[in-house]
Amino acid sequence: MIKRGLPTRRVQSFSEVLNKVNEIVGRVKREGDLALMELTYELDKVKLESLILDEEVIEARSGLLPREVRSSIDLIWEQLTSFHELIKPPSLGGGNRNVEYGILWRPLDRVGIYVPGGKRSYPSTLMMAGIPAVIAGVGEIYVATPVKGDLDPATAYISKKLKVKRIYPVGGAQAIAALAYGTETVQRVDKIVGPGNVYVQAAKFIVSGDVGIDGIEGPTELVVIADETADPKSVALDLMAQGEHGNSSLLVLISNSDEVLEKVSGLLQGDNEFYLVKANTLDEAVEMANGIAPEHLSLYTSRARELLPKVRNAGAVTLGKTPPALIDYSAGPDHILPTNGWARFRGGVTVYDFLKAISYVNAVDADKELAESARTLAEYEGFSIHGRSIGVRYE
Ligand SMILES: NC(=O)c1ccc[n+]([C@@H]2O[C@H](COP(=O)([O-])OP(=O)(O)OC[C@H]3O[C@@H](n4cnc5c(N)ncnc54)[C@H](O)[C@@H]3O)[C@@H](O)[C@H]2O)c1
Ligand SMILES: N[C@H](CO)Cc1c[nH]c[nH+]1
Ligand SMILES: [Zn+2]
Repeated sequence: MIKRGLPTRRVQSFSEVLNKVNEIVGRVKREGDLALMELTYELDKVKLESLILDEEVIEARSGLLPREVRSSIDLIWEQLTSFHELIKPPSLGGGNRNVEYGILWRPLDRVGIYVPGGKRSYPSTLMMAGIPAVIAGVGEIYVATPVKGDLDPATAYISKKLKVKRIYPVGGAQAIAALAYGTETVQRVDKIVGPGNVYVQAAKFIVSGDVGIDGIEGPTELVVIADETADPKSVALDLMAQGEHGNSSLLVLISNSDEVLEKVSGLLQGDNEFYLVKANTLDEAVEMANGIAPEHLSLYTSRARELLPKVRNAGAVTLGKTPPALIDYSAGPDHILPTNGWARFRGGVTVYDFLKAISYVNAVDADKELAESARTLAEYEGFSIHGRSIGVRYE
């Protein structure tokens, strides 16, 4: 369905389902494995025999992966690794006023990766979360994913490459609750990473007081800014591609060319909502996109490089005719990207999501003036013992 003008809201937001998801999370917290079994039956119509996938089954499923898909995964593995290795931060140390200080980047001990699997299978997502986790040096990786029938062979193959500890064949909010609080069978983790539908993201939001989360990565979003140099067929394909994720995808085309808008409008098919918007200039188009803060932004214009510095809010940007779907699979940067406006304050998943910065200080020989300034400010705040604890050492 074509709509004219800017969208005023997301097609579906996690905040609309918080009440329902709260109940699911509470049930898993109270009843553990039993709730997981029952909810998987109620919501997914799957009768689980076990909450852990057997290693022999994973091995056997992995063996079924066609050779060319395995080779593609191996090639993509190297490309994603090269990106996350490039941006992995070094531990840094320095000093001032005889204070030695620095930062140690430490990997998380245990991470849970949610791999969506409601409508489609997402082995690519397992790589997008797992590779930066491995590069960061995460101790243990656990995976939760809804499994209808048998495990996807590509998911099995990638899990083996990542040395995943366990795969739990559970999806939805119940999987997130289990990873957050643990059950008799499911290991509680330090952080949950991964995209999913609004139920999955609502659950991540609810448990985020008790476990780390990577943000909100819900239904896919794409804004394309196209000028008269853009190929209407490619633009239509880019929009329909992200529509493949489901009817909740947010799909917007902004153009300064009436001709591009009309041609793309004539090519769009399927039952997604497509928003078509006229901008007077490309700069105005970028401002509109900044207001939306989309997950994916495509600058399909001959001025892409010039416009890039004006982009303030977007999860990932593709330049010129680069297809956004290349980020989804093999370009290098992650496809786990913020949605629902969260691109205003965070970017996509990177190796940083699996690291924490621990700062350290060695001030045994600190400059007296510096110590004195701390003592003065502590006393000003009324924290006299803080002041004395400093003063007694540097007199
Ligand atoms: N932003 C990103 O980085 C990114 C990346 C990949 C995919 N995605 C998005 O992930 C989503 C995947 O969604 P999906 O549904 O295919 O798989 P999913 O695994 O996210 O969700 C499936 C689970 O949802 C639960 N569920 C379904 N209907 C429910 C209901 N009415 N009440 C309670 N629970 C319910 C079920 O338990 C099911 O197991 C898509 O919207 C896609 O756009 C986003
Ligand atoms: N477009 C999704 C991120 O929004 C990622 C994805 C995975 N597979 C296909 N696409
Ligand atoms: Zn996609």
